Amino acid sequence: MKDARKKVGIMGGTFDPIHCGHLLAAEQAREQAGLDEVWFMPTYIPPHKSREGLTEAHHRLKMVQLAIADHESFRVTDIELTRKGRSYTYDTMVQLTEQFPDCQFSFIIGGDMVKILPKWYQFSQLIRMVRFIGLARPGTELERETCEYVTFVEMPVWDISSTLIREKAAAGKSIRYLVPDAVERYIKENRIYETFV
Ligand SMILES: Nc1ncnc2c1ncn2[C@@H]1O[C@H](COP(=O)(O)OP(=O)(O)OP(=O)(O)O)[C@@H](O)[C@H]1O
Ligand SMILES: O=C(O)c1ccc[n+]([C@@H]2O[C@H](COP(=O)([O-])O)[C@@H](O)[C@H]2O)c1
Repeated sequence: MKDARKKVGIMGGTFDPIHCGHLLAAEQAREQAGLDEVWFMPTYIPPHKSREGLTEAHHRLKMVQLAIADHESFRVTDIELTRKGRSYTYDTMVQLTEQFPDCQFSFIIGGDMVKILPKWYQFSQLIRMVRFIGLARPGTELERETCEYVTFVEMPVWDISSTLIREKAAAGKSIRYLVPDAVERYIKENRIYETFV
């Protein structure tokens, strides 16, 4: 029998700031994996990253809201920001599956992340609860064959990161087309990345 639940892909990230690579990835995952919606989910404290000077949560959330405003199937959830503490995906997925029984969740991750997935908190329970959608370079056959809990979708490689955006913004260089216009304006108006951290 066909599963009637809504297919939702969660795109988790620090989003400091959200950039066009995230949006491209989410859109490719949405289409290729046949998702009804993608929910962007900013982390409160990223589990495996220690970065001094993480931008305040309300700014990171606002930039995500601005970036996705014109996409009819993109949403944002502040579940991890509200919960606070370290944002372990397992804890979040337990909460989300309880709160939204009419949704079938998968979790979208960059291809580079697939290797370190087994190190994630409560990994064996997590993969029983949620499928992963891995963004792979076209032609990465090896990964496809070796990972039973990840469905790979192809994504044109775009070497852009939030670190690059922070670096450029702090140096007064252009970030146009690397982030959506509204995000660029927000960064300037609120003087968010004036020093590089
Ligand atoms: N250019 C990109 N193409 C595809 N996926 C990406 C890209 N940049 C980030 N991602 C993926 O988006 C998710 C969230 O990433 P995150 O918010 O940490 O951004 P980031 O650009 O990697 O940040 P930072 O440079 O601060 O480490 C991760 O799964 C990551 O692998
Ligand atoms: O739960 C974990 O152990 C875990 C370890 C590393 C990353 N994650 C999640 O993966 C998403 C992307 O992480 P990051 O560090 O690239 O921003 C984000 O939602 C994190 O909470 C989760």
